[in-house]
Amino acid sequence: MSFLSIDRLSKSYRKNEVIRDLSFAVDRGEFLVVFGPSGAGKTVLLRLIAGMVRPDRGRVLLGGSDITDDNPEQRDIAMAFQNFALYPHMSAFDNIGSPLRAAKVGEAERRRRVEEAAKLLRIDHVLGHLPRALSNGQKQRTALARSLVSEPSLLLLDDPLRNVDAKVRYEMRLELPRLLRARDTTVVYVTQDYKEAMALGDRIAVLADGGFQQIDTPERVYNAPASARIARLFGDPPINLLPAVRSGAGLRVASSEIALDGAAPDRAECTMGVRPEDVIVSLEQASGAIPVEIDAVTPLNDRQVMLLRADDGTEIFASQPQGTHVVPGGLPSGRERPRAWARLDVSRSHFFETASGARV
Ligand SMILES: Nc1ncnc2c1ncn2[C@@H]1O[C@H](COP(=O)(O)OP(=O)(O)OP(=O)(O)O)[C@@H](O)[C@H]1O
Repeated sequence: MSFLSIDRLSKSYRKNEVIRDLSFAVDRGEFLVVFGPSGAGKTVLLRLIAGMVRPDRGRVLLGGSDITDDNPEQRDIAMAFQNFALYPHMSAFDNIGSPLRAAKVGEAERRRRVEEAAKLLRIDHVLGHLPRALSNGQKQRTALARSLVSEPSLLLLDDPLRNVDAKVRYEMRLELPRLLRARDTTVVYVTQDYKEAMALGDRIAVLADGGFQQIDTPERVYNAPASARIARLFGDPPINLLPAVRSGAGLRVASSEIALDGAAPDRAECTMGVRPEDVIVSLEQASGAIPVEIDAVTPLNDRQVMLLRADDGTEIFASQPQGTHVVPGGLPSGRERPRAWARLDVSRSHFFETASGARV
């Protein structure tokens, strides 16, 4: 049964309709990630759920009760903000423990919970420091720890790892879900980072244009994006979106003929989406491959990312795993660009309507 239900919620600021007729439900213990570009309304949505902002229309239900008209403090919800909001005169320890103090939790239990959260978030060595002596990443983790200790039934987290360095962020991505699952906490987690969304979410809700464009498992959002726009938000380098025209039994893409093995879109024109890892580059000519020049090569972890340019100017990104690098030492110096052939893996491609971008 759903624990948090949002029913036809709308919120405008002047003429700017930030959230439009939005409905969704989150199960108890579920980790829902709200992902979307900057300005999409992610923070406004969390504030609506927390009760810090009142909706123009619609309802918020928690555990079956309508809490739309409840004040924030009446709701069993904790929220960690992007901009930390710590008490400046209190140590990190007291900041983290403040909700427990307010709830009259005894000192020994308070210390236990604060230390547990601080250890998990790797700030146990700075518990005695005032906020001004903490780095931004430590402030952010202090605010996160404060939201964790009160063990609310619903936790709203607004991009809590934004200022955290890469190593700690990586560790948090692994450990946060484990911790929260152990407590059966229901989480709505906002991020602009698609990798974080994929690592943390049981489901990802993609917010854009006032509404959710897709709510699905990370695997489905990546492998079956509902639109070209969503496909482009997930992946680095981003998916190639190539205009395609039906030509006989195949497709014409970047002025070349590509054979279709069954996965044919039933329209004369569409946009073909091919992820860089599904572009196979070879220095040998191959039938059905697009002749290209290799314009740029850059390493990305153990992969090699290439920017290819077809004869008609179409740019295509390719990403090859280690061991299959086409130009192992990078590009030769000088203006000469190596000729190569790019084969698009049609069986793994996505097709979208040209005008609307909707998946076909
Ligand atoms: N109090 C307010 N008054 C007027 N406009 C507001 C207010 N709060 C938010 N907005 C507008 O609502 C829109 C969405 O803002 P919001 O902060 O929710 O975006 P976001 O998706 O969280 O972005 P980011 O990822 O950059 O934090 C923006 O256009 C913003 O200017």
